[in-house]
Amino acid sequence: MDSRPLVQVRQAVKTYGSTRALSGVTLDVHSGEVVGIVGHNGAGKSTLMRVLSGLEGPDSGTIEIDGVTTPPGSGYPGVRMAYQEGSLALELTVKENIFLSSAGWMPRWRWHGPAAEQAIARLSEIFPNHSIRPADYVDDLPLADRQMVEIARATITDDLRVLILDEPTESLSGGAVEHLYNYVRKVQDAGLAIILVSHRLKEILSVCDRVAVMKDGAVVKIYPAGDVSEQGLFDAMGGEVAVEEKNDVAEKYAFDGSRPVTVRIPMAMVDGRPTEIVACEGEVIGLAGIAGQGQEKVLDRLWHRKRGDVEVSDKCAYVPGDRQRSGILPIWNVAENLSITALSRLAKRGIRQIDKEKLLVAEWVDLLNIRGGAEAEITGLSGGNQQKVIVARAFASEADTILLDDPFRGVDVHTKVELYQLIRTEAEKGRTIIWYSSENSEMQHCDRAYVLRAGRVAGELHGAEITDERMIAMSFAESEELTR
Ligand SMILES: Nc1ncnc2c1ncn2[C@@H]1O[C@H](COP(=O)(O)OP(=O)(O)OP(=O)(O)O)[C@@H](O)[C@H]1O
Repeated sequence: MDSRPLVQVRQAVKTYGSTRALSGVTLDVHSGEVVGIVGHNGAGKSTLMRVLSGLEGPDSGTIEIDGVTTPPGSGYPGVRMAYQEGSLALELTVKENIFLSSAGWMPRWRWHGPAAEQAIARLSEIFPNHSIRPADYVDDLPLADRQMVEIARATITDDLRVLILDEPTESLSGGAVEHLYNYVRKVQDAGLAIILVSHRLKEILSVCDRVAVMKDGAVVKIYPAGDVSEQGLFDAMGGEVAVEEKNDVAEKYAFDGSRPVTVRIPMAMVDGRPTEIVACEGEVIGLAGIAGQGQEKVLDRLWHRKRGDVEVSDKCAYVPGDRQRSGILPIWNVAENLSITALSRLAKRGIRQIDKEKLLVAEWVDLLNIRGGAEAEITGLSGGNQQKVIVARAFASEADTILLDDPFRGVDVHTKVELYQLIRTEAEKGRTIIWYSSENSEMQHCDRAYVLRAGRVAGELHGAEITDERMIAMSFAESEELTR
């Protein structure tokens, strides 16, 4: 490792209005090193990354990257970032996006061919199993594919020295995560400095050389990855809740099947037998399996009810994981975003009850620790805090069925534990929860889980049976129909 750090941050401060997003960060990153950044939602991680990429300058303090202290307009030379919220133009194709971010060195004429070649070469290098085509419109791609393009785009440049990955795996499936980290190790060996921001502490500990813990806008601890455990990181972030034991919840609440059916979705035949997904009042049902096997289509059928072939209550609420496209209402503040679904329930003879609305918002802001508060502009919130508002909006409604489409992307570990408990409490009140998660381990909080494969039901697991091993085994089941 070089003795002189490639990246040197000293006492960096950044404020937005009255919010002190960075309150004096000091950090070094060396060439050939992977440094992890962890911390609660709103701790300042993305702000630090934006400052490091030169997208925004600090109010005070210094940043030096590869000897450069004042970046030119395009940011620090050699520093590229894959953004948490995605930076791709949705209405353009994959190759057009690649061209736009490589305009400095890509030919200005006849660039379609080179841009397409670069896109495919890099996507295939990082994610060998991808099925993305250069002419695909980004808006038509599933979230996981968009994330892959975002990552590939960041690495396509001729002078990469520092690669910043801001929550890169939140929407990737297990296989793609593994491929990404293989690529990270490869470029690390080639001498790049990599900064990895993630809430997935296991991934951080397995990939990084050192881990920096951020709290309230500062780096409060830095550990060699081999010297700290998940619990240690959790504690350093300022944790109050212990990491939950696997299967704890599912075993405690094993379902007896005596309650009324509230949701029924006919599914395709498997081995000559009709199959369906059924949920009862008070049940938490998981839609498991490898990402992209039809789980989101099931939620879409329940939410839009276009074909009239599903049974589900009209009082349905939906929590999207893709908050940029279908989640936040950007011109409204937190309170308005949160209470919109509850207005009619809280109104009295058609007249809004402002006090009740305020109380409801205050309760949710407090319960989920939404940093920024009720009056903040939603777009000024950190990614994880925006996601909490969308979750709160669904649970604050009067819906009796809640559809969760990978809802906790970017939410920090402590809040996730609170949310798992919330789901359980709401189910006990009689709500039905249908939950898709790209994180297999989350399915262990369900009463039952249907494992989907190629749009079909490959199997059903109950309570303590919902383990990683069983879900993976079912995902690769050798049923003739499923392997076709
Ligand atoms: N453009 C902005 N305008 C106003 N406030 C902002 C802006 N960007 C960030 N903030 C505030 O700065 C603080 C730090 O936000 P940041 O996005 O850096 O957190 P984070 O650690 O990345 O969180 P997450 O884990 O949720 O992504 C938050 O309180 C956030 O509301």
